Amino acid sequence: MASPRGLIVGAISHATKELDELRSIVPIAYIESKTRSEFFQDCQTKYKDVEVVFIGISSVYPFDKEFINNLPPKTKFIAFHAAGYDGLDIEACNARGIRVSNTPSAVDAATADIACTLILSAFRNSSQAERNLREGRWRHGVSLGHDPEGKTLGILGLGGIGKAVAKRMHGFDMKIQYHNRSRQSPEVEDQYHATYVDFETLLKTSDCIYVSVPLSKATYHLLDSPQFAMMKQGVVIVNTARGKIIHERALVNALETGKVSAVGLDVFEGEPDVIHPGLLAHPHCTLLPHIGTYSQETMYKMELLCLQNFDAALTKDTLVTPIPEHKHFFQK
Ligand SMILES: O=CC(=O)O
Repeated sequence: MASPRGLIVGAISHATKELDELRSIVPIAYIESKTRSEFFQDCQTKYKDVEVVFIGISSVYPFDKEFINNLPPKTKFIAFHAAGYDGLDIEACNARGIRVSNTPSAVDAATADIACTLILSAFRNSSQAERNLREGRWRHGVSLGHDPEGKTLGILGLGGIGKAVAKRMHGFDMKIQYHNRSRQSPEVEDQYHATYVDFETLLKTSDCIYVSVPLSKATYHLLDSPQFAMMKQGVVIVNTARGKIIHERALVNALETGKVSAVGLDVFEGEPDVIHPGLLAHPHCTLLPHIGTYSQETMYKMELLCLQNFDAALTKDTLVTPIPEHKHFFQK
């Protein structure tokens, strides 16, 4: 094979036909390096002509400054296989002039489905009830749940996923309110039956708070003890975004005092290795191992979008879905 111009760090296992098509036009290599240090060496030798790198789940993790600085010298683009790119050092990319794409809209429906699963499970105690049944105790000791119908769902972050959750939970007769840094247009608010409120009002008046903001310096520990103190007694907390947006110890305290009555979490501060024992022990926690996008169809959609970015980068020197910080590079 000619010297590769594209490199897959991770695996493409769903959009394989599309990858083969692209590989028939442009030489693209799969990472073969066994260790991170071997990868760094390979970047200067067999991958030295690589311009575009696909990054998915890989053992050469973390994608920090050291990783970015060791990418092949000609690297101009990264196609990142996730919507949230807090795991990639964007400052280091900026310093090297590398432009990045992510997979925003592809994840919306699947992540919203998991969010709604968690909202319903948290309200109705279905996780506790299932554990009971498996342990041979039928309904004995399972607390009565609550109906979501008529309750207020406060969505923190009405982006693609937040909107998909609003649409679904409106169908369950929940009242939808939201807070965003910038307010959505009246048309969007009408379409999603969503009322805009300020952050404090959302905390004080929601029966369920659903977290759907990206992790950044501004959103790290956005929900901590002072915010829990403002919430309604018995509030339900659901998070499918990133664990570090919620101060987990403060959440466990709030659960233990009854301020928070139930939680539904797909993400954790110390994932995948450390799940707070207070969450594991509490009967009213529905806990999932970060499966928001973990479906056949959505994995395919995400890989396809990565390959579309890959193609655009290699053949047109542009990206289809650049991250918000890099959009201005591609606006004519
Ligand atoms: O967490 C999943 C993603 O960011 O795509």
